[in-house]
Amino acid sequence: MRKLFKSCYALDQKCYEQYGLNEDILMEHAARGMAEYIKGRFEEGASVLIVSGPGNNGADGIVLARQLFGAYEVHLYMPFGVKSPMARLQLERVQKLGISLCDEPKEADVIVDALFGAGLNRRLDEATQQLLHRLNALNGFKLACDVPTGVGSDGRLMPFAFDADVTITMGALKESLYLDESKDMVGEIVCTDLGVSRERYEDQSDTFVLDASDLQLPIRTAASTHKGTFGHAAVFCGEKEGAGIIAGMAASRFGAGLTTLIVHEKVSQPPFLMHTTVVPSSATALAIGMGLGAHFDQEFLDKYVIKSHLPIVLDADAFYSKELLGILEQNEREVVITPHPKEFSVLWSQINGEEISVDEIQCNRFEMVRKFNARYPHVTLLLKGANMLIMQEERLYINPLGTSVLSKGGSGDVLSGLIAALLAQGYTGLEAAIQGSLTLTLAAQNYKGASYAILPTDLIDAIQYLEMSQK
Ligand SMILES: NC(=O)C1=CN([C@@H]2O[C@H](COP(=O)(O)OP(=O)(O)OC[C@H]3O[C@@H](n4cnc5c(N)ncnc54)[C@H](O)[C@@H]3O)[C@@H](O)[C@H]2O)[C@@H](O)CC1
Ligand SMILES: Nc1ncnc2c1ncn2[C@@H]1O[C@H](COP(=O)(O)OP(=O)(O)O)[C@@H](O)[C@H]1O
Repeated sequence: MRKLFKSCYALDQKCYEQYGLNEDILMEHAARGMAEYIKGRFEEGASVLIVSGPGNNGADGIVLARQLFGAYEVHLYMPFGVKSPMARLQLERVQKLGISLCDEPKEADVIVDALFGAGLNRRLDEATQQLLHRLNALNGFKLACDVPTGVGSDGRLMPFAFDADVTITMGALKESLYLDESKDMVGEIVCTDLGVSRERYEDQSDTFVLDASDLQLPIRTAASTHKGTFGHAAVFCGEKEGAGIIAGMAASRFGAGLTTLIVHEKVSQPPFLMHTTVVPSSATALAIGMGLGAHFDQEFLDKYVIKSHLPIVLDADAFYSKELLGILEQNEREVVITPHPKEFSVLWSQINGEEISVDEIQCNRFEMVRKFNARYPHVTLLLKGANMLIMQEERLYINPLGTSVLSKGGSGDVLSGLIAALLAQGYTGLEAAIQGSLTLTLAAQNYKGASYAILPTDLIDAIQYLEMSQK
């Protein structure tokens, strides 16, 4: 798990004021981070085109040119000249070294984008957009310095960006690199230090990026156990019974000792799942909403869901029910909600009476999750998307490990089942959401079939091998 920051400005200031460093030192290290990455992947003599802008992002690029010059074939292109004092100083230095500027961008083994970084404060003009189109059309390996040009400080594209294979980001990870909109642009994200260790550079943060190493599976260690030791997940099956069945299968696969489908009428469930028309007294967690429709009457929901004290996952159709959303007010209960952006828009309108479009939510994912959390801090919200956001009690976690393999009906039902299984086994809502989400995304990464071919049952099957892939 790594810390995430909205901006690194205050962290740079700490380096100057507390540690006695200066911009020159930080920049030297920023460039060293990029140089080391290039040296690790490309033989000496490879060609490197560095496109530098007028500010300090450009200055990082100029320093990189100096550090690589001699060992690599360096081409430095500076279409907008220099503006910042550091960029001017760095340019004077490379000129003394004998590096001359080239007139236009040209094909190279490595293309480095150091046009604009954290200082981008307005939409790119036509000339810059055209330049980016040219750079993106080049075949070389694409490396972005700090933040790909065109990704704004909130992660939105202005209006599009350098299409990086890797972003070497300076000092600490930034939120802008983790908005869904920028996910295709940033490529792999590598953080380099700026002359002090990451621990000393970073401050306190309430926002974290999850890693595969954060996965903690419900591995069974005790020997004297029985099925009751591992909880009982009760999954509601609604009008579209398949959704509940998928969630139930995932719950059973993820270790719930017993899983029961709560049904209105007989469903064709797999033999290892039980079904009843009432919630069993031994149930230890509930999951409701997947394919629910208007299947159960209000009296039934009131008795078995709303008045229950069991930990609960709310998904899908649950967000259309004002009565079920009353559960958000239940402070003493473990409540996990897993809306995708459209469902979040419905939820928001139900709880606030405020209409907010899916696009607005997607552009402001961090802000929306924080706003929800301010009102319901005890509820664990998992906002689905290319990067899932999970928040409870002012702590926000990002899971960037998902892939487009998951963009298929049923993936979310699997997730609800995974979370229900962990709640049934006694995990807190936050732990269940984090571990369920990690499990879903790592199972998807382990899937060996074609990117378009996965079925929810493949995901459920892949879960059984995660323990081995962890070793
Ligand atoms: N302490 C520091 O200042 C450090 C800075 N570093 C580097 O410096 C970068 C930040 O430098 P700056 O603050 O100078 O910012 P940038 O170099 O990202 O851009 C600032 C310049 O671009 C102009 N600009 C902004 N948006 C524009 C647009 N859409 N079209 C045209 N011009 C635009 C601004 O007016 C300004 O002149 C970081 O991303 C990082 O790469 C690192 O070297 C680490 C230390
Ligand atoms: N491109 C993607 N990258 C990463 N994760 C994705 C992507 N597309 C979908 N997912 C994940 O897959 C799941 C889909 O959930 P959802 O849309 O509710 O599916 P359903 O309701 O059909 O089961 C979510 O957890 C989401 O974060």
